[in-house]
Amino acid sequence: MRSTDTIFALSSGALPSGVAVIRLSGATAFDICAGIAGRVPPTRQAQLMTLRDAEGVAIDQALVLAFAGPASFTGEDCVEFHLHGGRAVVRAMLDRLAGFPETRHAEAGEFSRRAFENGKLDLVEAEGLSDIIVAETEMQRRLAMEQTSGRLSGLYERWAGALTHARAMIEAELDFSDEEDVPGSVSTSIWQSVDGVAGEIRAHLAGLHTGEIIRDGYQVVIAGAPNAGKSSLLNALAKRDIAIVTDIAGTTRDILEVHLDIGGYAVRLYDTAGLRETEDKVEAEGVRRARALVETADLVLSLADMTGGDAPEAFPDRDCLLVGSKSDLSSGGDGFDLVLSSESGEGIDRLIAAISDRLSARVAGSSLSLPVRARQADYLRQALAALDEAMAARALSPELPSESLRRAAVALGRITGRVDVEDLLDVIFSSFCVGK
Ligand SMILES: Nc1nc2c(ncn2[C@@H]2O[C@H](COP(=O)(O)OP(=O)(O)OP(=O)(O)O)[C@@H](O)[C@H]2O)c(=O)[nH]1
Ligand SMILES: [K+]
Ligand SMILES: [Mg+2]
Repeated sequence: MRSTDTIFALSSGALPSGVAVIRLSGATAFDICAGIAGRVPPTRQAQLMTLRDAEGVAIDQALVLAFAGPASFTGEDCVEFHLHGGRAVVRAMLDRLAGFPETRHAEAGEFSRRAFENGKLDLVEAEGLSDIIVAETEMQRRLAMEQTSGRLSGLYERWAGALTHARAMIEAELDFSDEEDVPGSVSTSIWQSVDGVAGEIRAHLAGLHTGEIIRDGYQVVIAGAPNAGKSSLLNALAKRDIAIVTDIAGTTRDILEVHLDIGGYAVRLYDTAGLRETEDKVEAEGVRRARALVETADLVLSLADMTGGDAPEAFPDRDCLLVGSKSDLSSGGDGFDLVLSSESGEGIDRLIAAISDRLSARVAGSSLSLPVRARQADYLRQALAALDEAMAARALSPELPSESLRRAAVALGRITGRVDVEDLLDVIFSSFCVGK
């Protein structure tokens, strides 16, 4: 495997499709294009060309687009072939491309990795790009756009720049501290700016869970006694028959998950085993898992069957909605936030609105400049710890804070990949799609 090979992959989606885009990138991309299409079209101008196999037999008629490096996605010479999206067409073209020397199929994320290595994207932008591709809801898309747009990277670079400046000023003060004409107040304003950066990083980090809720989904767990109607509710909200429903208490054991889009936000809804003491080993394990999941839920729907007069279980330290079920069979409702029937559909819209309200309250007022990945948060925490050290050491010695400031700036630089992150690249880019 060589990083100088010319690489290719199907970059568009599942086949068959109206059009399939095969992307080619590397030093020999234009030679290969000339070999297959007869010539290279003028760069950045789509031309309809006949693509031929090694014997000169036509494979397909395709739009061909050439981008000369460095003005391309990867920074290398790139060619896009927009073929008809038939499986045999695409296979014939991929086989044809593989037949050229030093050419191979791209690995997951390899186009983006080359773009990163050639300075076309930083790591935050690259991660945002990978999030755009998997975004399913409007808010996931907007969050990903915030990252690919460079706005988030700009924030990290501004902080790193301020810290580097502060360090330079502190070192200058050290060098000139014997001389009379260095104003002592420089140091005061510098430390104010360091403190300001630390405050901004702290506030930014506080948005991590909001970022995770938007990117990974708001976790809503349906919990309650056996036969409360949890699985029926999951099916009603998903509008699909996903969970097994019977009148036997203890039907559900495993955790079931569905993805919903509520008001543009990704919601992960979970059905769980009915909560009760039981001798049954399998069911007891289900109950244990249900309780563990409740512990991490953003919102618990605590469900109770109103026909039996059951009270819903309260989960004191969790955001919780008390929901009365089977309203088609009972006219009760005291002690519940809302009542519904999965059978008749009554109250389901009210529940969706209530989930939406809780979710909005949770993310309300937040900008989309949020950390969304553990990787980003780890470096932010490192930077913050180094800044705290710098500020604590300020009174002790003039040299110590400078080193801590350097480490803080390095930690910030690693978020965007401006500072060496070689060891991380395999991990980051291998999670991308092939063809991206
Ligand atoms: N009439 C009526 N029956 C319901 C409603 N919701 C659930 N049921 C019935 O109640 C019984 C239990 O429903 P499930 O959805 O399996 O309840 P559960 O809470 O998932 O039960 P476990 O998985 O055993 O804990 C089934 O017979 C359902 O048909 C409802 O809104 N109205
Ligand atoms: K049941
Ligand atoms: Mg169930």
